[in-house]
Amino acid sequence: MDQALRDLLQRMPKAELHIHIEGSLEPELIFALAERNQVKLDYPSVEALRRAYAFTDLQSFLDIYYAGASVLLKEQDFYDMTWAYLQKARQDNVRHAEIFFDPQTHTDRGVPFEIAINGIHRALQDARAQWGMSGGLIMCFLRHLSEEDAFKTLEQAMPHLDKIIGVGLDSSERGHPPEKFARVFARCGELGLHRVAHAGEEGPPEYIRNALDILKVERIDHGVRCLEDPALTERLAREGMPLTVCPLSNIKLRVFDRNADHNLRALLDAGLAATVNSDDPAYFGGYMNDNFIAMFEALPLERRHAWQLARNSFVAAFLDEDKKKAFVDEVDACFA
Ligand code: HPA
Ligand SMILES: [Zn+2]
Repeated sequence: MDQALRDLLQRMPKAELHIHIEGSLEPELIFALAERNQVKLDYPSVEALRRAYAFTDLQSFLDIYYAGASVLLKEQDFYDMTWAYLQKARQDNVRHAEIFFDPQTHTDRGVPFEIAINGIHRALQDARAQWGMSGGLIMCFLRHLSEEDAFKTLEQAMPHLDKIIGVGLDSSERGHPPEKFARVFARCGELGLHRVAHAGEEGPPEYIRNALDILKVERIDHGVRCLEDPALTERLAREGMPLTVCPLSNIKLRVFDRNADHNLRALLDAGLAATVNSDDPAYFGGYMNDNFIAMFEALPLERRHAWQLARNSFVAAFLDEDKKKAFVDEVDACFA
């Protein structure tokens, strides 16, 4: 890739729409928080922990990811984690970030819902006040738990709905299809929350279809397996349904073997509204621009694709039309 394209990838304005904030917890911060909170870790050092990041599939990652989150106890811990992510995002010229968090990962350990949400929300407010970075919080339900548990989580969220723009569905995909959460997503729709779901990362195209038809989602998180089903691909393209693709995640979790095998270019060629995102950057080897650069180095992607991806990220964001247009104009100006 030439230097001009690399510079453009770095400096183009972009939105991040698929980042699990607990997945931004770097090993150094895990150790610092463990010490601050007197939490015992199963790993003797930062290096030993990093060495354990050799994943074979989604579940092998989730086991370590939930263990890493065990050091988060106080509101300040959630603030520090989020602030560290926002600083990285700012360096990558992320102008708007829609951040997932997993309340059940914390409430199930006895950490109150409000401790987690207030710490994360305060960091987002500070980024807005200090840098003009915009953002929002998307509360994810853990799909390996029951729909009843999801309803309990929604109940806890009720006093905080002003801090949440939407709900999502994450954790172990296979065996936990979207329809398991039909009723809780319907309720979230009545509450005026945006709806997204992980689908078609490890799960089959049918999960993507059911996320659309049953959960009424407005974006598909990952969705890369859609290409196995031409009729579904055609539908996603026709509806302009955004896919929040996470390239380095897909490589680390063995959805594709190598960067050069990723289907990002094929998704764009199929007319899909793909975006690039980091998923769990502390675990998968990179933040936003690392993901862009890895794909542009490995695949036949050009300047026009960078423009398309930056544009798609704002079009797919949960922003009002005026704000979207202002960001899209900024993207166009960057490529003029
Ligand atoms: O990539 C992911 N997939 C499903 N659940 C997750 N929770 C954090 N990251 C992920
Ligand atoms: Zn994800």
